[in-house]
Amino acid sequence: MGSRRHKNKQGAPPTLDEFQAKKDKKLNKIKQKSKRATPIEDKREKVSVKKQKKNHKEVVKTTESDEVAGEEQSEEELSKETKTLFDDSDDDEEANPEDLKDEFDLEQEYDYEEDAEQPTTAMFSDDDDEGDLEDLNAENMEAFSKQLDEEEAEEAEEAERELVETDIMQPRADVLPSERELELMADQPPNLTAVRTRILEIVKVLEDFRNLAAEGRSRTEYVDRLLLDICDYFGYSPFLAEKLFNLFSPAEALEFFEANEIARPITIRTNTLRTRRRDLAQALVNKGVNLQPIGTWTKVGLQIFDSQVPIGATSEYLAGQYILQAASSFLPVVALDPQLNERVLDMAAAPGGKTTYISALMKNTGCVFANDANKARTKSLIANIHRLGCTNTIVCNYDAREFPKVIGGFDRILLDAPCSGTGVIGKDQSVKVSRTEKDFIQIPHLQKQLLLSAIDSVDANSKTGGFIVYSTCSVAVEEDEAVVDYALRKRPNVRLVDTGLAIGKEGFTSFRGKKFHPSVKLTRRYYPHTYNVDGFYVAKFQKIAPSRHDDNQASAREKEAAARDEALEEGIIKDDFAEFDDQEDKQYIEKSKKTILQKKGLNPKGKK
Ligand SMILES: C[S@@+](CC[C@H](N)C(=O)[O-])C[C@H]1O[C@@H](n2cnc3c(N)ncnc32)[C@H](O)[C@@H]1O
Repeated sequence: MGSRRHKNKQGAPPTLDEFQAKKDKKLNKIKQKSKRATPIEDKREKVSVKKQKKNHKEVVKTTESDEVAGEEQSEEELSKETKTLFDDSDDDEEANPEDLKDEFDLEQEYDYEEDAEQPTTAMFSDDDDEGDLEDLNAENMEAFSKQLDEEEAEEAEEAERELVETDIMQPRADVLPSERELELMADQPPNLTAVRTRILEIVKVLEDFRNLAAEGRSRTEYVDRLLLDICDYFGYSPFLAEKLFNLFSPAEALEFFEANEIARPITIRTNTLRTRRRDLAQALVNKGVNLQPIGTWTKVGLQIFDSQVPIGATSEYLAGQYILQAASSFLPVVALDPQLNERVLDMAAAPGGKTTYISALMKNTGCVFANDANKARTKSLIANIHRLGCTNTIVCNYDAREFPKVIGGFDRILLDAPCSGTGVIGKDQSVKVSRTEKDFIQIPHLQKQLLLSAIDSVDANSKTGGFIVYSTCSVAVEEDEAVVDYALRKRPNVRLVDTGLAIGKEGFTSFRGKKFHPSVKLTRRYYPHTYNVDGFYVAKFQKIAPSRHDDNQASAREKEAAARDEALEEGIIKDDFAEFDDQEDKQYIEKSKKTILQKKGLNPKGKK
């Protein structure tokens, strides 16, 4: 657990010395390789290290993106990078170099001697590594690093090949418990250490079933045991364990379950209506806060490592200079990309993390409607809007399915939908057991209705926009791709467009036999084990023509009829649902009118 915690922290970019030491170590390893035959245990270790590396590749890519960038870039690119790392906006005035002379002065950390004489091309030969090291400089570093990585990969592959060959020749022990063992296990509380070992072993078998499975055992037997062990070890309900397991390969599923055991790092978003990130960072550092930029994909996010002051009660916090916000929460707003002077609707806005970001990106121009169906939650929404100084915002309290009847014609709409929360288990462990099959029917149903309503509320003729962003903090396909695919089928006047997000995995275009529209690939998935952010999903639509169902296009009756047809089609209501009999209704209406007048002491017959 400790090592994973460490992995979840973003490290500072390496100094040249650190970088070189790392490369020296790699080089020595390669040299030693030719001098000794690799014993089998050693190979096992290498193979598992290689596998771990492969599994964590994405984490390394993102959580250490600055490091990798630092390693792989030329000196010139590096200095550019360090200059832009804390750039809060494209049109920021030039920073005074003195302002940056703190621990965020990455230029200082990367500061190394120039050697303009060095050739820029790769200059390595297999037989003279020492000489190569001496000649290491910023220009050839990338090629050198690449060569070493290739050699290391080759070495690990060779070790794996040999290991597989050896395993094939040796009889394999069955990692699944025997019937006798199962009987014994049934009477005792689970031995978690043994369960964990078995989880790792089963995953290994499933990853290379042909070579590692015991004779006569089926894949299903291994999967079933693994799911039981996951429930015992991590505390999931069998239903949810299976649902989440099915999203990944067995090894990646394990990574996901493990990542859910820890909360994501604390992150804050700079409120650019009040300050700049570099000023905020400086102020917080002066108070004993240890922080770093979240990553190159955001110019406003800061990750907090530790702090001597409560982050939710500093004077900067009270002055609205930042908001505590999960990094994944920035993504839908970045995808929405609101423009100055637009009319934007945040359909499910409380407590306002995204609303206030939208407002900041619009520099308090135009108008942001911040709606939430839950009146109690609008209190925190209003409080955040005030604290962060958003003056272009109107708060409303409707069931968002009523839009666009309430108001339509928006340039952009964000639907950060209510969801099952399977992406935020690290934060809310109760999700592991509280979610049932019913949730994955009812919640997607609401999400579909909300999304259609969002589509119908956007102005297809908007000069600057016409976009809808749909997001959830769930990784369940029913709440993500399936909802998006439904909307594409029901509203042919929208299409999916690129989210514009620099990170994220492609949405599924098929899942367990279900095929989705090929463009669903444009949507983006986020997982705690790959990007060290909460599990999240983002899709961006563009409305290319008015909907048949837009309020200004169809009368209320037509709309109701269309909604009814849809509900019938989806099996939400039955065809034999009672029709209204207007004649019969008339009698009751008249009777009720009479009663009301009598109660008021008036004569019903005397009133026309
Ligand atoms: C995921 S949260 C929104 C978080 C918010 N966007 C933020 O960034 O702070 C989902 C919200 O949807 C609201 N909600 C649920 N059903 C709704 C509906 N039918 N119409 C509008 N809002 C709804 C909930 O009250 C909840 O505040």
